[in-house]
Amino acid sequence: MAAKLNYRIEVTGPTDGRFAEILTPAALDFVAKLDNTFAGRRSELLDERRRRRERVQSGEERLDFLPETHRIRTDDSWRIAPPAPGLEDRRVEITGPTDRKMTVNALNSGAKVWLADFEDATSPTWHNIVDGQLNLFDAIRRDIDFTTEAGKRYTVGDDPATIVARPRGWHLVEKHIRIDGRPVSASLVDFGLYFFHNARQLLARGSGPYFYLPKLESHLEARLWNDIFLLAQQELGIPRGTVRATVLIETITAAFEMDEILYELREHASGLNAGRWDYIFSVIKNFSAHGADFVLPDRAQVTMTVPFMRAYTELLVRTCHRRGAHAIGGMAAFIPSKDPATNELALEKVRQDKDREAGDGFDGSWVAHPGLVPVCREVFDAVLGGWPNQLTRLREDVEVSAEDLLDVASAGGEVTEAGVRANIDVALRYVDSWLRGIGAAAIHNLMEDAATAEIARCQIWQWIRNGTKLEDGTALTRELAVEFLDDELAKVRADLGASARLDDARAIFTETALGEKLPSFLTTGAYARYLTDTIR
Ligand SMILES: CC(=O)SCCNC(=O)CCNC(=O)[C@H](O)C(C)(C)COP(=O)(O)OP(=O)(O)OC[C@H]1O[C@@H](n2cnc3c(N)ncnc32)[C@H](O)[C@@H]1OP(=O)(O)O
Ligand SMILES: O=CC(=O)O
Ligand SMILES: [Mg+2]
Repeated sequence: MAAKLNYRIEVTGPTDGRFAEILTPAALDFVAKLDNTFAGRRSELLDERRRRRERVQSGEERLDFLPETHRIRTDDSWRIAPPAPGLEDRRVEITGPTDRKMTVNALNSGAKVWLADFEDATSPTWHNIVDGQLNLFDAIRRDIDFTTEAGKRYTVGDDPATIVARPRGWHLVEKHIRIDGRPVSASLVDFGLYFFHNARQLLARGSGPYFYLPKLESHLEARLWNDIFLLAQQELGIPRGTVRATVLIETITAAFEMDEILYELREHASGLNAGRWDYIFSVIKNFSAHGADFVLPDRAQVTMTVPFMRAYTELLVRTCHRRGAHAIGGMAAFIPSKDPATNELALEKVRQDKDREAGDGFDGSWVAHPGLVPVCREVFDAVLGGWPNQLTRLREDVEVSAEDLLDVASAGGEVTEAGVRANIDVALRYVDSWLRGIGAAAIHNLMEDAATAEIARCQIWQWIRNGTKLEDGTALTRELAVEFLDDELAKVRADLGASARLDDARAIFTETALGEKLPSFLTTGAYARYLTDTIR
């Protein structure tokens, strides 16, 4: 570790009990060093995100493949690093929050990889963030077994999934850690603490420090991550090229820069993932005021087979395999149910989704629940045969133009009153859950998380903004949306009871779906206002 720099580190959240094992002076120093080196670039890139979105929203810029990186896209000679130990075969990946029980269950789920999530599936309370780090710390050291008060034993088995941690995105801060009075980037906190405590342990155990990188909007953000990896490896004396990162292509702007993102990270890259929910959110957000051709129908009708979504996923597979990178599929929202008929339908829906992905050349895919691991495995086993992946399927037949990626109208479909009400209902229920510290929730038999909630509130904003007509010809106005909101709120209140945080959920919904301007993220304002260190 380099000599201590001259900065003031304050931790304003609780540090008692075992939290002190994570928040050690050396670990905080490491985070502070990352922050000190990279905070300026992060904030410039966030400014550039904002400027670019304004240009796209106003029609001044039409998204396209970048002329200045043409050489990188057309140069056939470069490849990313070979797969690291534990990441050769990624046919089934389970995702989920990092609480203790879910950690053990995910490791034992039979999936090849566990995406240990500090992003979409985690409500970033101080407790969740530090406790999550602690659970990962223990899991990596195989010291996480426990027994519940009811006597149920949780113990990690012999063939646990490879851990790939997903830090929070660049847009978020961790306000419980301040350096020279400023809250630190949440990405650097999650990455830094995990890397500092675990990188050497993971290497000693034949694995490595592996990451999923969420919500990137450009290759320059990938370059920033690469520089962070270089510094982190150097600081801990770990060989350059040890880190592996899988980047989520989940913004419309990143879809135009897949090659460039892999190129920036090439020493540390291991693949791209088709993060469909944030991708849909990003499409709505960027084109929210672009008129009827960019208005998406009811969420349930925006499937992965509508042409503009298919174009994005096929381009992802083609780009990855040309560069030796794994292409990982996304999350079907259907989850197992105790009702046999609903369960059968959910399994069938997931099977169809994984069938499409495996057929298109993906090397593996995501599931949200241990009960879905077998179906995903079966589908990929059938396609992969004895191989660990299908990197050799180059998909040279795929040709995707900027027009294909931007052909939002190809989704077709309609906006219905039921669809509007469903978005309001899900947004209220999800935000209530998030405010109570639960970042992924089963709502009406679907997995909902931060990304799907963003879609719900953004669609309402877009439909109002465009005066979108419902099935009976009525235009959705703000007044009508408020009427539906009052109605749905009453129903949700009757269902969830008095302990729910529905007044706060209503306030957040009103601000992020019904305001004059469309806020970039639901979570940033809600975090600053509501997720204080008192929430455990
Ligand atoms: C857009 C995106 O980014 S997708 C990725 C982010 N989203 C996610 O990761 C969602 C992950 N999934 C989940 O959080 C959960 O599956 C939910 C909230 C959707 C449903 O959870 P529950 O209602 O608890 O499901 P259910 O009651 O059927 O769980 C049964 C068991 O499976 C476990 N389980 C369920 N999902 C998971 C998971 N993803 N990882 C590990 N264990 C899990 C539960 O802990 C429970 O364990 P137990 O029997 O020991 O008590
Ligand atoms: O992170 C995944 C997504 O779909 O969003
Ligand atoms: Mg996402």
